Amino acid sequence: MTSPALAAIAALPKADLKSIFDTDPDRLDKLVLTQGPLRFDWSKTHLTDDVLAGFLKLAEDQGFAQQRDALFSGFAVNNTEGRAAEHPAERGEGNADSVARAKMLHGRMRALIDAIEAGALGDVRHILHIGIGGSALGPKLIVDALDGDGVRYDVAIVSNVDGTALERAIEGFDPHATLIAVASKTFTTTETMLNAASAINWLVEAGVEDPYGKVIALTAAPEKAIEWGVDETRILPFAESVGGRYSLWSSIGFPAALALGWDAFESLLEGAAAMDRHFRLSAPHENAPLIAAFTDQYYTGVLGCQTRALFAYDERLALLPSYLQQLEMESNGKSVKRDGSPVDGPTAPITWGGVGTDAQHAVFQLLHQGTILTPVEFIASVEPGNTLDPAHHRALLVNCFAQGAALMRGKENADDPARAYPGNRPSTTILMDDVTPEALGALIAFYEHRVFANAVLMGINPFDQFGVELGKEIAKSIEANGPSGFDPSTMALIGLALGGQ
Ligand SMILES: O=P(O)(O)OC[C@H]1O[C@H](O)[C@H](O)[C@@H](O)[C@@H]1O
Repeated sequence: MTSPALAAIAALPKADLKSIFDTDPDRLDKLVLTQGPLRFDWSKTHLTDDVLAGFLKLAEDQGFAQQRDALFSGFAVNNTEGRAAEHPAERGEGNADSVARAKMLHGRMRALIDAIEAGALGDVRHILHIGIGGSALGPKLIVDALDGDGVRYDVAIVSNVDGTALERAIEGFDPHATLIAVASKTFTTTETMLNAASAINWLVEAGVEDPYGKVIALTAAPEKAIEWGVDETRILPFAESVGGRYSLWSSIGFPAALALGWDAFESLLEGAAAMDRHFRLSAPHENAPLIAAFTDQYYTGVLGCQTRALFAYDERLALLPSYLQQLEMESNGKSVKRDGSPVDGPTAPITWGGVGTDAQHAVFQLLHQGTILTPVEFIASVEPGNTLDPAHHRALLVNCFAQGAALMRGKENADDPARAYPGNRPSTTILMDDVTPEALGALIAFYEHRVFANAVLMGINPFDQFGVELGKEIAKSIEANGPSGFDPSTMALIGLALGGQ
């Protein structure tokens, strides 16, 4: 069952992308939007004037403008948990008190970074950041994307509870010159606390004099960090109203700010703030996150596409797909609306992807000739991230643009169906001027607001994630009570792999 507004859009004539520029020659003017360092091109999607009008009406019916105001004003938009979602305040946008608090906490983070640089924590050459989910994916993406030449430290970001991850990360690290950042909003997450304890043991075994003195805690629960043994002067708090998967702008971004330098971190925040202002102040018909959400709703809600794919045609953005998987799937993978009633149709599609050109030689077959329609997003940068022969970057971009054209255009082959391409397959292209801190900040903030815009259009709350709890509860119960009371399959697995525990 689909909402009446989506049903009306579904009843509109469907465009054929193969001839869409003939029937609608002004598409490029209508469907390309440049916002700061980012250029969005939706002209190769099925958005037509009528489809857009339908979605603009849906946005109005759903109270888009009011809900957007509520987000920026610090209202408790996360209704199931009764709290605000104040990631924009970290960038200086939103409720004045929250902005002031975020600035003060950033000041504290900067002071600690200056102290570390001045040698207050001894010789520091390696940063071991321990966190999981939102406390790992953001910093990991930023450090990987921007580390270029400027990095002064080796950074390892460990999330998996599998000891192999930690063991590999510290191989080659000198325990006497390693700073440990324990990143956890709640400071209770089992994986993180176990990894943090093992990291401390590693320092103890190496004879480091004051192991806890090498720990920085990044958390919204400072009292828990104190209990665990971190001195208050080395705790960098952030606000409870900043969601885990929206937290890279807060002290969770510490390893990025330390490794890349404060100026780079500040530029990241400024780029995101510019996107906040664009999202908050632009009219719906020229609002990048909202238009992107229209394409998402068209493909998932109207055409029933179950996945969406994004390919970064830039090695610096290799981790973007996994970052966006959490942002999109954990936010909008829901079955009930804000009021608890069941949703009218599909919610978030499965986000997946990889890097171009590698993915072309691995998964693009399905995109071109498979039976499952998958909207594709290409992300590329005009400037290269390397100093090699410009032929590399040229080939990268040529491939990216060729794929979008091929998906749209297709190719007939009356003699041999196996060699025919149906075409009419949609893609969006996001072209960045360069992968700078500012552009990356804007890009990530664009995705955050797109997730929010999608949630508004579907009437769901994107800021809770109760779906991740049940598995954790069961794991805790197995740890506490042993293997009893489960189904035969689970009991057999526990018996075989854990024995008598
Ligand atoms: O930062 P923490 O409290 O350790 O939480 C880490 C992560 O675990 C949770 O299970 C959630 O799914 C994530 O949204 C969160 O980012």
